[in-house]
Amino acid sequence: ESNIPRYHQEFLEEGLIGAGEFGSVYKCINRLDGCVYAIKKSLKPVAGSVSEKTALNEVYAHAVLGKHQHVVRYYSAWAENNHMIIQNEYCNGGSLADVIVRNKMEGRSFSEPELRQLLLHVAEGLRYIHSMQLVHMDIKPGNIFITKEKPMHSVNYDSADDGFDEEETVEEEITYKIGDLGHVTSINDPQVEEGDCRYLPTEILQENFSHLTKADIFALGLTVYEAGGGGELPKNGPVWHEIRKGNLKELPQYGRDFNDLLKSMVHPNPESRPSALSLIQHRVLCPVGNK
Ligand SMILES: Cn1cc(CCO)c2c3c(c(-c4ccccc4Cl)cc21)C(=O)NC3=O
Repeated sequence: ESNIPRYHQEFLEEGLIGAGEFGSVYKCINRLDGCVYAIKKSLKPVAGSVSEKTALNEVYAHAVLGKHQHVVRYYSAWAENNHMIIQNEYCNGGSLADVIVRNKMEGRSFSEPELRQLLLHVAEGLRYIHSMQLVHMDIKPGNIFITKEKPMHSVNYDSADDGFDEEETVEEEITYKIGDLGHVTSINDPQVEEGDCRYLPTEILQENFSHLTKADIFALGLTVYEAGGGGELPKNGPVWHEIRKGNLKELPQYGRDFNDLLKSMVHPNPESRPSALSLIQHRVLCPVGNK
């Protein structure tokens, strides 16, 4: 562990953006490059403990999962005055969990095209993670972060006015990114640390790790279902078991095909759930296919 106080030397701390038993996350500006980063500070785990494995898992996973537009980017990690510190890409749009809470308060919900975009982005991120022979194992709204970008200001030449007229309203581009790689493990040598039980499929509870990629698909299905207004997911009890039997409530504001796709993602048999790749190619998600 270095005893040089790198954190305060290299970063200006703007504010706390999250806190939990995992540690605290701050929005920071790097004094050198002027860019904003999300930095998580957690107590340095006891050497050899499970939490040390998780902490190292997270850094190993980020190191392997270099750059992908649907996976939160990792920049650096170090130990400092008894803390583990990880510096990640800052996503300026909050998490999907924040959006679900706000939608509930405002009585709003995702349109079907918006829900399809969410499903497609996260499926793209999962396809990449699975292609690296890794699985995430904690997909849920709180671990999906949002980046909102206004496209570079485009002015177009409008001959009618003989001059440049500015675009009136420029829609923000939304990108969903998979974050929190603390539960990532290898498909081939799985050391499964169970994720949030609200999104956990039965086979994982039964320690059947033969189709780990489909556990991510199951969790993604429930994540999209919740974003679509399916309501708060239970941690246990009769409704928890109903869902694990494949009985998902219809989401009336979305089409039959979309509801059927979500049902297939939470199928009790992991082999019957679509892979991330087949999701991306699914006609319900391919905008072209919908014409
Ligand atoms: C609570 N919280 C809020 C945010 C900002 C969303 O607008 C956030 C981020 C991250 C993380 C994060 C999660 C897990 C591990 C490390 C980090 Cl930095 C946590 C975040 C992260 O890696 N990138 C973030 O933007």
